[in-house]
Amino acid sequence: MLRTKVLSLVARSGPSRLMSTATKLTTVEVNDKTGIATLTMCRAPVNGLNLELLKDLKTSIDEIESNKSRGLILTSSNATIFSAGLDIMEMYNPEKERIRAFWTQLQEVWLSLYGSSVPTAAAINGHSPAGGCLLATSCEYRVMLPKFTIGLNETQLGIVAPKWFMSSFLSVLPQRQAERALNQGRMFSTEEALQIGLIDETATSKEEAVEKCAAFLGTFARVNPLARALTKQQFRAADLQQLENERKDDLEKFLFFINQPAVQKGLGIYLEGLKKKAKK
Ligand SMILES: CCCCCCCCCC/C=C\CC(=O)SCCNC(=O)CCNC(=O)[C@H](O)C(C)(C)COP(=O)(O)OP(=O)(O)OC[C@H]1O[C@@H](n2cnc3c(N)ncnc32)[C@H](O)[C@@H]1OP(=O)(O)O
Repeated sequence: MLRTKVLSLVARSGPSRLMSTATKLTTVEVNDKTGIATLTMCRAPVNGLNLELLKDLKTSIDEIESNKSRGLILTSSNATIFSAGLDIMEMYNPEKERIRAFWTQLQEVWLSLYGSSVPTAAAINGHSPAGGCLLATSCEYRVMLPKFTIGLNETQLGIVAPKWFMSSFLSVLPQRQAERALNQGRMFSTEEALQIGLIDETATSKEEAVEKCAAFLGTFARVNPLARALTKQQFRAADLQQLENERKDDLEKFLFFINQPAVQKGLGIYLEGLKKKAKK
């Protein structure tokens, strides 16, 4: 695939520039006035995080980081789904080399988003289960539209959220609530998420959500950027370092777990249920 790390200007609309690294599954639009970059996931039908979307996410995050944007807003081009989480097809009957690359890329995305020196916010304009919730909770602020759901539902699928998923969740929720929600595999409605503190605000449209995210990011306008970035880094350093130290181990654990016949069987049943539901 043709991909260059050099930032290129491919279109202009209003005060925003659409930047691209020739990726297809994400777009990055920078508001010329505010310097805030909006990173949009656009993999049909549900923004399932497969290897390619993860690669594009990583490229876009790096691009925003190196372009010294004033902030990053993560959102989706889908009107009802922020991200359906990991693409289960990547984990079901996996191909040996591809699943290694897939998990390694997910680690990369988390390290860059959770550890980003740029302030981050998520405009959650749709459902956000599992990996979708991981992305949202890796950001510093969340604004969500009503009538959607968010949460780490892994136990409902018979899988286990790794430690670093928990780190993001725990950076938002108190331990007692995080532990209970994870054990239950609980999905929260927008209203419940607001009440528990899993999201910070609600909005009635995607535009309003993006505006509220931009307003949050604007609160850093008068703060020294280096002091802010180093402060954020100190809060997150232990979590980031833990995964850095255990990356190989984490990959091997994932591969061992996912290849268990019982886990494969469970994923197969879950997928079948999703497909049946989609046909109705
Ligand atoms: C000790 C430590 C060991 C460590 C071990 C680690 C183990 C692994 C950890 C993995 C961590 C994270 C896991 C995940 O992220 S798993 C994914 C979880 N996601 C979900 O459960 C969401 C499932 N999807 C839905 O609930 C709904 O689709 C939706 C997102 C609410 C959207 O609903 P909708 O009605 O608008 O769309 P729907 O008709 O359901 O779907 C359209 C098509 O998309 C397919 N699809 C949906 N979600 C996924 C998915 N996550 N992966 C792949 N495919 C998905 C669905 O099947 C439909 O397909 P089709 O049109 O029938 O072909």
